[in-house]
Amino acid sequence: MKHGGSIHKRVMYYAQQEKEVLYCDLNIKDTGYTERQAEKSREKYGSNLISGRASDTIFYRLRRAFINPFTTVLLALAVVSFITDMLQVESFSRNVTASPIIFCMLVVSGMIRFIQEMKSKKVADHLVSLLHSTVTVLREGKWTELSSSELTVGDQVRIFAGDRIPADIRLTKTADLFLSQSVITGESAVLEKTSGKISIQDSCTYSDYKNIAWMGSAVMGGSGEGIVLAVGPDTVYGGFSGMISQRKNKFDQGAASIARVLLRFMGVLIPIVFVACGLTKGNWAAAFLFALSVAVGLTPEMLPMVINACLAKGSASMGKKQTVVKNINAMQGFGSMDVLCVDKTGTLTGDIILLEYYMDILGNESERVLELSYLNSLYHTGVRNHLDTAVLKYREMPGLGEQLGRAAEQKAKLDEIPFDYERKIASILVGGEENNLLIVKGSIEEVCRRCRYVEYKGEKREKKPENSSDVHAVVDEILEDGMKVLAVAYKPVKKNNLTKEDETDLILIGYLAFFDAPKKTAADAIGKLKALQVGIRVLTGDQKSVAASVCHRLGIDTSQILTGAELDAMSEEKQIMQIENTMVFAELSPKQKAEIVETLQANGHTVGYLGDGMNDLPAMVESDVGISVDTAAEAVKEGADVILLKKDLNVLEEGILEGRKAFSNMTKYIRITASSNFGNIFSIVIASVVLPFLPITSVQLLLLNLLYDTLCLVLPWDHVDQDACSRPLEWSGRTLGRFMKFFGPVSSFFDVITFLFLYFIFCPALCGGEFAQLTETAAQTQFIMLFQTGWFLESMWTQVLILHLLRTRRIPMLQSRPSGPVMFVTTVGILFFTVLTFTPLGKIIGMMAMPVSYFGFLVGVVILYLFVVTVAKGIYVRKYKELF
Ligand SMILES: Nc1ncnc2c1ncn2[C@@H]1O[C@H](COP(=O)(O)OP(=O)(O)OP(=O)(O)O)[C@@H](O)[C@H]1O
Ligand SMILES: [Mg+2]
Repeated sequence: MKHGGSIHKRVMYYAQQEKEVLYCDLNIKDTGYTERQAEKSREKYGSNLISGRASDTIFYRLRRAFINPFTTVLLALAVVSFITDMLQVESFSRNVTASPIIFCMLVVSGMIRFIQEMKSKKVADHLVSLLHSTVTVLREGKWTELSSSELTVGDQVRIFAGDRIPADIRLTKTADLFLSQSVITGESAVLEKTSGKISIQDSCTYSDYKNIAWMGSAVMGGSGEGIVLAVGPDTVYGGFSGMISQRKNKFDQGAASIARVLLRFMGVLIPIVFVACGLTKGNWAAAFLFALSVAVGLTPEMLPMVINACLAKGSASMGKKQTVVKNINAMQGFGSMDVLCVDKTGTLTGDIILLEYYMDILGNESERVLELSYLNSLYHTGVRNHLDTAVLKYREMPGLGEQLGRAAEQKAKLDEIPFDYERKIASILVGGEENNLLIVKGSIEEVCRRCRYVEYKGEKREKKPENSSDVHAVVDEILEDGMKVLAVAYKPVKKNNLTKEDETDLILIGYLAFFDAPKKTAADAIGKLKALQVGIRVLTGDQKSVAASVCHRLGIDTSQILTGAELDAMSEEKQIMQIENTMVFAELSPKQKAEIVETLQANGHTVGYLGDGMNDLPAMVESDVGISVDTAAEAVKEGADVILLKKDLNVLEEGILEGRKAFSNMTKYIRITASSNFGNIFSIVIASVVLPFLPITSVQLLLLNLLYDTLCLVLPWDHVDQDACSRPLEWSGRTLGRFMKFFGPVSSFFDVITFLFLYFIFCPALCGGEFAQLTETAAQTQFIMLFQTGWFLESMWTQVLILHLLRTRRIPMLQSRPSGPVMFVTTVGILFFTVLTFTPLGKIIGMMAMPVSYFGFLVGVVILYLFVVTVAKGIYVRKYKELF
């Protein structure tokens, strides 16, 4: 059982009152609320939204774009430089424009972030708008369909089988209303709800609230009406859902842990930079600002945004391929999913099921069996399913149709216990001349277990255990052909209503056999998924022999098939082993489906679950990526993370590829940034310890950071090599560390070469001597500016280059081209910042035009760098068999 949600006081109070009190207190008329009343109530009790969407306002996004560590440090720099400019009038001419420039950087970086965020939001909103659940509400005297988010306390709503309860509701009218509260209690049992008042003790569980329908519950059968008592976060479900979404946030957690690693790393090194600069340069204020800039420059502050953009981009491309991603955090699961659990009907077999045979217990065609099944299906108010639809199709048959119609006229419905996946049977009570008739249809085993007699040619006989093998002989043959078989039984009763105790001592009368053919495309799709290294597991509630037949024909390994009962009989250790090695599971209850998913996860798999039935819901919620289809019941769609517009494994294959692309771009960003930061901070520590001046000014550092961040923002739009998508992508900090330690020092090595060259050869040559020997301030200033510009250029060039080098396993440009936007931003970035050093603007931030000879050196360094990193990459890939 999950904890966290608490029952609202209002719900508790009105559960114990007659409904008239409720009508009176909330001023509800027979015509329901007026729009004005609803508006007022919404102001008073809030909206029916759960995800705490407050964080999604434009204002919030603006604030997040402009107020962050990066902009704060920039602002501090702007203020400090403005004050020093004012005070130090002699350097006024040189520095007066530094603060406006910093201010411009601030605006530019904020705008980039903001635009990016809005783009992601637009994509997410669009996708969510595709899937909006509606509710039937009484407003202004009319029953209307409204979006469930418009619901408010006091609204009168109607619910039907297959619906998901949209709020916490006090029921006022019920007709065989059965709910599954599995989303809240984790139990898959189905409960009947009523509309009378109840009395509550302290020990009451959610199930004891018989007249309350909890938000998020699924309507398994029947219908009802009720008054909304609590909406949005006030509901029990609202209290849970925060936790539910948190659970699916593995990637965010991973990303945060990486950020923490980097921050811890900086926490050690930044103080060293500060102290070293302070001691060697003597200016503690400048040292502090510099250390602060280093900290900001190296913080992976774009991390959340790049991740968001990657996910949004990925879900947008999936949207184009008939896959709607509802929960954007489930995208990571798509990238790393290595096991896909599927149900049978509709996924492996066709969407349309046909009733092929209706027969008595020895296999002869029997219209009486058809008639009883027809009544059962007709009066069944449970969630519509393929089997009932197939039975009802017979009313269109000439001749037979009229006969069935007459039977329905003569026998009216009295009561029912709808189908649920625990009992696996559906019971209907109809009126008759002498006796009322209980008609039961359902899984062979469950029906036969409840039968005491068999009927053959109108003759009732005691069912003997020794005869049961004969009975099965008839069915087994059909099952082996992959047909779905239901048993039909009946019993005359004298009552007018049903309880589960009535479902005993039944008379078995015959069977229904449905043709449920394997899909032609399924075998192909399974092959493709195999090629993508995603293992398929079939989890069905259907019979073992049917599952065996269908799976065998599709080329799924059926050498071992486990049934739910067999699993339950095993010890826990054995279960873990067996589940890992079995491809097909049959005769499962919804709970067992969820348990199998759980075990697979515990075995280290990232598990996807594709299903469309109410019985798939618990497993779907448990899995890393819950996938359903557009045609599934509302409650199931609500529980899924991803909705396929077509139930086809081929659609899923494309979705997985898109997911991996998005995932790959995210990993790329994290790895490259982490290793590049690692290298940079290393170089800066070395430089600030040994140099008598700062290796780079704060503003320059931040400018470099701005360029790199802008670059990273186009990464989500980068191409991904095909081989990078050929297997599930593992997300682990362990390999990140090794990546950082491998490539970071490589770039540090080239930084140090540049330092040495600038300090001992290049600058002395131009300034007329080594730094220590220079006495004039002007010459010293020139030396420093040359050095800083030199390093700025080298650092920028290599940082951009590393992006091109490490984004692919292959040779950049030649074997693997980046996408247009990446190419554009990198080229323009390099050009712009190189040209900047020649302009007056560059001068303002302490840079100067470098002589052409330096660019000669730079090109040499870059070529060498390119060569070394390529070799290093080769070694890395050979050693670890992967780059990302
Ligand atoms: N409408 C119904 N009336 C009576 N019995 C039913 C009905 N629907 C299903 N059953 C019984 O419940 C069993 C399990 O249902 P079902 O086959 O739909 O399970 P499932 O796990 O959804 O299967 P699949 O993997 O094919 O989707 C069936 O084999 C059948 O015996
Ligand atoms: Mg199903």
